[in-house]
Amino acid sequence: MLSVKHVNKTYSDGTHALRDINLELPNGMVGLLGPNGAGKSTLMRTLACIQSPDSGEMTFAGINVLDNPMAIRKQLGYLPQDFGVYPYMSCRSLLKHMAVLKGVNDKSVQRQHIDSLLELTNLSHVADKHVSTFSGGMRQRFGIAQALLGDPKLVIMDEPTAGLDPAERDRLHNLLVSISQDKLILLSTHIVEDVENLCQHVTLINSGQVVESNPIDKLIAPLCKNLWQSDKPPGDHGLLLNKSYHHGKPSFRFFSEQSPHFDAQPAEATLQDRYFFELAKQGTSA
Ligand SMILES: Nc1ncnc2c1ncn2[C@@H]1O[C@H](COP(=O)(O)OP(=O)(O)OP(=O)(O)O)[C@@H](O)[C@H]1O
Repeated sequence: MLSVKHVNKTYSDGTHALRDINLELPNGMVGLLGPNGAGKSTLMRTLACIQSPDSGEMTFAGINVLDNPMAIRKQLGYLPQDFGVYPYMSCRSLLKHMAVLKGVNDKSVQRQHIDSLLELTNLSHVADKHVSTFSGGMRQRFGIAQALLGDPKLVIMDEPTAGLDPAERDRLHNLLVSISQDKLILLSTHIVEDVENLCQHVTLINSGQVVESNPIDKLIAPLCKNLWQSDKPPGDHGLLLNKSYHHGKPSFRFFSEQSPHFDAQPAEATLQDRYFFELAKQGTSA
């Protein structure tokens, strides 16, 4: 269980990126959803002890994160949104180096652990290649492998599927689900479908504030029976959530407490609808 109480963060230019964040997150897969600039990366960096909040408290498994950053780092795996510069080292050597920093010192344990992570992330065949020569997708998989070093109990992943092709994305999903039993995996992504498929619990964040943090069924409950789909826009008869295309034809989804017009069909509410509902309420939807 991760507990966050009254966390605030203002950057030196005055941007108030986190505003009184309060969260209780259970073990398992947890999704963090919000539009660009909502504060997701700031929250993740703060939880990963990369930057400090201005105020507030965070505890994981009973350990105070701010008072014991070293103890938390031993339990933590972090995949940042951007790794920045990659050193001119082979994938295996870099993982060995990082394993030592994570406290995995025993040579045979280390070798087995790294071999299994290379296999899980489909990097065994390029283990001796320099990471700086990796493609975008290979770098992302390397990032995932390093985040899982030392079997962390809190895994924080900022956009883990960015740059992965569909097969690798499926592979990562299987991997995350298979390891999530005894961990808290906090996942931030713009792909709402991924969060809907993988996570039991979702935190919606916007403008640095938590909109709601709940199991998915509770999040979408307010939309049930009030969600409609049509090939025509709702006009004044509903709140337009989303216009998308199927085989080039437009499809509108909207919220209305009554049937908005004769050919609108009732639709089953999804997490994506709830996400667009929050944006539409604020007048920021597409
Ligand atoms: N180092 C920084 N200095 C000043 N402002 C920053 C800094 N980092 C982030 N911000 C600002 O803080 C706010 C939250 O940014 P953050 O990167 O946490 O959002 P995000 O939800 O991760 O966005 P995205 O989905 O686009 O990655 C934004 O207004 C951003 O411009």
